[in-house]
Amino acid sequence: MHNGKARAFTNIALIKYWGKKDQQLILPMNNSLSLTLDAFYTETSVSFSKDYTKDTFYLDGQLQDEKATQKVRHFLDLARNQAGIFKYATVCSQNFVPTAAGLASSASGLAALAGACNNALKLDLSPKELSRLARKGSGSACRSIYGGFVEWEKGNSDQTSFAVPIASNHWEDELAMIFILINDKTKEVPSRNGMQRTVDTSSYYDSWVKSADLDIKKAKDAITKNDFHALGKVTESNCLKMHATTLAASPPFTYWSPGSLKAMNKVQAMRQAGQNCYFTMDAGPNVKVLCRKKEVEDIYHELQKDFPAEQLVIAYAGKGIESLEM
Ligand SMILES: O=C(O)C[C@@](O)(CF)CCOP(=O)(O)OP(=O)(O)O
Repeated sequence: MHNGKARAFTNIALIKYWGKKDQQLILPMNNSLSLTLDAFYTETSVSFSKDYTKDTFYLDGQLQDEKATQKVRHFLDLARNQAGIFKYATVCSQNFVPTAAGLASSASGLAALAGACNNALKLDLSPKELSRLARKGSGSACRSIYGGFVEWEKGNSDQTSFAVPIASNHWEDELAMIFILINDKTKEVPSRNGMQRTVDTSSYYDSWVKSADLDIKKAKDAITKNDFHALGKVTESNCLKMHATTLAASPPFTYWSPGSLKAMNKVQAMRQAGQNCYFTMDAGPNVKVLCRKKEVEDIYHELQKDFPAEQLVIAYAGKGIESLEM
């Protein structure tokens, strides 16, 4: 029996990963840049044993069906190949999110699984190699290996595509992110499907890739200068451009719901009224508000005029992956 356990925190992209150059290896079209947070994380344990007759996956104590186990099984195959073993495994993941609002991102889940397999199979991977392995489970997971600001270098092969921490002199500790949980969306297009449809059909896609490469430079420059407004501006602009690509896909789709628009308009109105806040969104209706830690209370209270407290979650910069005792 090989056992291992790890904890990994979710990360929110400020410059988005949105489209693969290689679907099998999960190589992205452009670099992305994220902030690892402290409020949401996944703890995953894995046991490989010759006595198991198939891979099983429990999420928050619930046995998952075939479909929900797909990404996990694919990842276990990668780990088994890397270790040269052929034993089935039992995976138990626990998502720690302040609310069950479907916030559990695949990023923290697959990163924690990568860490657990690294420990269980004694792969002894460096952070860079662990990031590469996590990437093949889910692209954004490769960024959760590190805390703080992280850049996923797109590279051009399995060997050259991995995340690296961005030197920031701990400026991330002065920032905060308030999640506005919007649950009025019916079935969403999963990020994997959404980005593939966009790559394949969106007439805006090529200009997205070009502008994302420029945005990465702007974001890294803002981090170097600790320039909050420059970081906020490029974050909000990059998010809007990413979501614009989905409207030009065929068939078109959007992750925005009425609640999302209400939240985005609120943040822009707050900024016009002099509050320092910017938003970003991912493959879902939730809106994330980037602000400074010293102003988070004021911004939280202003948001409370339009959104109930149970829909608001404050997060701060988080740490990289941690190994845990079984
Ligand atoms: O996180 C970001 O950069 C932006 C997104 O969250 C969406 F807005 C993409 C996440 O994609 P992911 O779930 O990693 O896809 P996979 O590689 O197909 O598993």
